[in-house]
Amino acid sequence: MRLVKLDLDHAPYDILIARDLLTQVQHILPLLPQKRVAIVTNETVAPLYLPQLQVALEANGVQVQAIVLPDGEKYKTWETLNLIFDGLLGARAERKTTLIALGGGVIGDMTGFAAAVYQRGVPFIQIPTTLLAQVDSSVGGKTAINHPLGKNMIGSFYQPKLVLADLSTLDTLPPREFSAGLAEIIKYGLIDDLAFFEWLEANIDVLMARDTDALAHAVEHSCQNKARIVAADEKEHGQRALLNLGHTFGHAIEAGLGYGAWLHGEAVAAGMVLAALASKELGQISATDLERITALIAKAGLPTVSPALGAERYLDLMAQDKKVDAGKIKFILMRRLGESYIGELTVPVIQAALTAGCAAA
Ligand SMILES: NC(=O)c1ccc[n+]([C@@H]2O[C@H](COP(=O)([O-])OP(=O)(O)OC[C@H]3O[C@@H](n4cnc5c(N)ncnc54)[C@H](O)[C@@H]3O)[C@@H](O)[C@H]2O)c1
Ligand SMILES: O=C(O)C(=O)C[C@@H](O)[C@H](O)[C@H](O)COP(=O)(O)O
Ligand SMILES: [Zn+2]
Repeated sequence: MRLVKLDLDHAPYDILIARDLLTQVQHILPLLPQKRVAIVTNETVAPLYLPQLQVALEANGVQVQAIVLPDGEKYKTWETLNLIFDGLLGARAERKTTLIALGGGVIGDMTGFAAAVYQRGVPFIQIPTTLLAQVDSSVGGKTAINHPLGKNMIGSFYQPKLVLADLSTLDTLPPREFSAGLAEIIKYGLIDDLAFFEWLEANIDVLMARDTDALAHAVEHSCQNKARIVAADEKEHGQRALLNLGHTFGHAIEAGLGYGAWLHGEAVAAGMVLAALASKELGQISATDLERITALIAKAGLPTVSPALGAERYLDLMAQDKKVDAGKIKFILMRRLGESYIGELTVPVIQAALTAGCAAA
């Protein structure tokens, strides 16, 4: 088993990574303040993984309530969040009841938000079952729901007590969802880890074949990078915003097309290409660097061309970004391959990147 620690002063926690972790409830039991949990999952994941977890917990005397939500980014809403509260209140869940998020990033983000506000805060545990959730969303405590006007606009920072990343759950993940997870993995290389980017270039084929060792390394290394950045800036006062590479454009794509049309990872992938194009426009990365970034993203089965929403619509959607400060949109840009920074772009540079990076209208 691989162990990554998130060293937050007020709430350190472990990220455990291995195959067949789901039923190893000995990692969960000592963290429960009361032998009672509510597992929040969805209609796709429940038949695959809920019974094993539930049986293992109940065999250890834990009272288990399951809350099964509809599946999809379009359900990451206030209404669905309320279904969690309906379930918890209906079963008289208490302050010491632990919420367990069993699923991808949508379930993790919504369960974390529910845990942050139910009775003003109850413990929660992340059991991520998508690659994207294992390498990114289950770690770091960002929780949220979407608003029609903007992605993840309503939420809180609220840390889990534990992350259990069972690599065997990835066996059932559809290829498109697997690729979506690779987008966030590639992101870590581009933020500040050229060696990891180069490792990904060399290993993308074995990763796509879901080789166990390569996958375990990619998940562990991604979690180490994310844990390092989050530990230094939990509430995103500064450098944590680097984890938003590709997201300023990407969130505009998700909201602009309607949540769920493109997967989050797909939008981030195309958004990273737009960020690279803007960085090249500024003379900071070369045509060869741009080609390497685009080639890796394409080999990971991800889109490199963004949808033609029109520059005005992109600008309008990006004006809602959470990084906007005094009306100015902040972007994560590339100083060179494997080194990113938080900066601003002029409208002509944004337009040039969109012209080069979007499909013809
Ligand atoms: N909090 C954060 O730091 C953070 C980071 C990155 C992304 N996110 C959020 O995460 C969400 C995207 O997460 P995602 O990519 O996991 O999408 P998702 O949660 O929608 O899961 C993708 C699909 O895979 C299914 N699924 C889950 N596990 C499965 C399995 N093991 N086998 C088969 N199917 C399975 C789901 O039911 C869903 O249909 C977005 O809402 C994004 O904003 C949050
Ligand atoms: O953890 C972070 O910080 C991230 O930015 C990770 C992103 O991959 C994730 O999609 C996050 O939800 C985006 O953050 P947001 O604050 O722009 O919603
Ligand atoms: Zn993301």
